[in-house]
Amino acid sequence: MHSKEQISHDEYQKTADWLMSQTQHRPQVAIICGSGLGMLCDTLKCQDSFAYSDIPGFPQSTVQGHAGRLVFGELKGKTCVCMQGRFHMYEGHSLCKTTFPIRVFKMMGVDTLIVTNAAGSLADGLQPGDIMIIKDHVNFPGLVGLNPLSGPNDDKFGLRFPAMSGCYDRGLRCLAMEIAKQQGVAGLTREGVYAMVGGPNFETIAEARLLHRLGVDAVGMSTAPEVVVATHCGLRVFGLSLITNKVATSYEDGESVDHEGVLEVGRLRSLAVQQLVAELVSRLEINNNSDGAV
Ligand SMILES: O=P(O)(O)O[C@@H]1C[C@H](O)[C@@H](CO)O1
Ligand code: HPA
Repeated sequence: MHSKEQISHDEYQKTADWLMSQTQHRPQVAIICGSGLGMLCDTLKCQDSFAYSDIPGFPQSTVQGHAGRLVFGELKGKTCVCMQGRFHMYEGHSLCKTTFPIRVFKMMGVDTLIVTNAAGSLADGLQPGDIMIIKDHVNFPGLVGLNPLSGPNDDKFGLRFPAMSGCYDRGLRCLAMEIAKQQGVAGLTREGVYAMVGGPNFETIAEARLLHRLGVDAVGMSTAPEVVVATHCGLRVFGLSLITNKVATSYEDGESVDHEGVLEVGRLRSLAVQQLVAELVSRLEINNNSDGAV
């Protein structure tokens, strides 16, 4: 089901053209809100917003805590487009569909993608409520061939064999750590490796132990396909995980996780995430050659 569907260049273009005909905003930055982090959109000024169901070609959000709205607006002097709700593989979307908005954003002239997610911690130094700046990822579905870039390559977007070794921009990671210090949240913020699993079930103890042994710091069910597609088409990427729970790695400790708890931590820590993202956006240097031509 997942890798067969292909989306043509024209289909991405039609959606980009439709959006550009409906809003005067020409976004430089795209932000994807993770579970419980939809309020990141609330900080945008002069908003134009669209329900996903009204946007030609857009998939629909089905997950609680993912409102299903695309919001355009100004944030600290930059024009942004914000996804209040993302698409996950476990919802039954093909990976092309889960990443559909990324190429649309590229065509609209976006230069930088900021991805956020909720994730479970496997690292001793990461507690619920902490912010993990994503240094790298392990794309488990991708390792077994579930990759949004599978199928014929669209050379207008990028190379057949794109490098992923620097997909989380080093300069932006350093800047985010500096901002965290200035905002007094350095103690709650550290870099780490995110792993994407398919979901929708949370991990078994044995799976959690495996991930821990492999050097994974936090685990979630999204993000990697978006980052792969963004990197393929030349977007600069910054990612962060809000740690919403500890992943149980012992049969004795009785840790358990549910989606409501994930959303609750999102609500509690939304302000800190919002402030970090807003300051990062304000200090971004945008490459003005990004005219959306692909
Ligand atoms: O969209 P994200 O990755 O933030 O959502 C996480 C993973 C699952 O979709 C959900 C589990 O609570 O939160
Ligand atoms: O523990 C988790 N596992 C997978 N995805 C998640 N999203 C939030 N927490 C988790």
